[in-house]
Amino acid sequence: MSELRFEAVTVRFGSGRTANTAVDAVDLTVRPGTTHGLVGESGSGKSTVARVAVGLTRPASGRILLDGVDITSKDPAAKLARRRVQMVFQDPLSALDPRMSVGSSIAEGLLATGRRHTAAQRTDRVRELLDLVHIDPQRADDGPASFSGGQRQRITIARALAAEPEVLIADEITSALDVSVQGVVLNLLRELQQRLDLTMLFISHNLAVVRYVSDEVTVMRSGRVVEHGSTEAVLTDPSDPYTRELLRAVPVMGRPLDLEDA
Ligand SMILES: Nc1ncnc2c1ncn2[C@@H]1O[C@H](COP(=O)(O)OP(=O)(O)OP(=O)(O)O)[C@@H](O)[C@H]1O
Repeated sequence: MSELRFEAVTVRFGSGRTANTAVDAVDLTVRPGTTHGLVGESGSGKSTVARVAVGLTRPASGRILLDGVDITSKDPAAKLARRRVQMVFQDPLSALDPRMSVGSSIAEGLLATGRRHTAAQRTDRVRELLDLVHIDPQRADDGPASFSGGQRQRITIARALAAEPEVLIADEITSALDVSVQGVVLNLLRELQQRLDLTMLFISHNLAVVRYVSDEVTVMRSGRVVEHGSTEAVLTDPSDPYTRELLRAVPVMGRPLDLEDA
């Protein structure tokens, strides 16, 4: 199991007068085999934290360590280590190429393992991955349009898992889904984490959802960490006024969310 650690990570967009510090000296540790929830209002810097971890954005300063290897460095070892961190995005429809079968999309994820696969090995692995996310492997040749939103999100999870990640970053992955299928995706994540010993950074503005999946929670505001602790401590007895404000805005947080049967 792997640890993902952000050390004083700062990300800026633009320069001069228009410069915007989206992430400001953020420290955050996702402990091995746990789920760490990242919450905060829109624009607080959550997605930027995710994007910098997978190399989609470069930090102005700071380090991101995967088991001690700085994955933001330009070193070849860092590039290899970065493949072990995979991300799933909010909108499964735009994440999947409509012209490709879902099997081919998942097979693309295999490239990140750096290993060569024969056509037969690829087919077998794609079937295995579809099965892992509870999609009928016989449907590997179907296009994304023939699946429901929840199924499509499970397919993007399968594609991320094809890369054999140690760390999975989920950025608002249930936000575009009907409430009725959000629970299915969240339960799948919990199941996969245990089966595959994954370390997870789970980003959501939905505090009820975060509470359901996370062991620890970090709260961000205007690019900074304002609070961190165990999920129960942060979401039932927050010490920061901003966290209290966030909780007030989401009344459902008074009660634990029951998604077991969703
Ligand atoms: N590519 C970019 N270019 C310029 N500014 C950006 C870029 N990406 C993000 N920002 C800015 O960085 C700040 C943090 O944005 P970010 O998307 O990380 O926040 P967020 O908490 O994930 O918000 P949301 O919940 O709405 O996705 C915002 O001020 C945003 O406008």
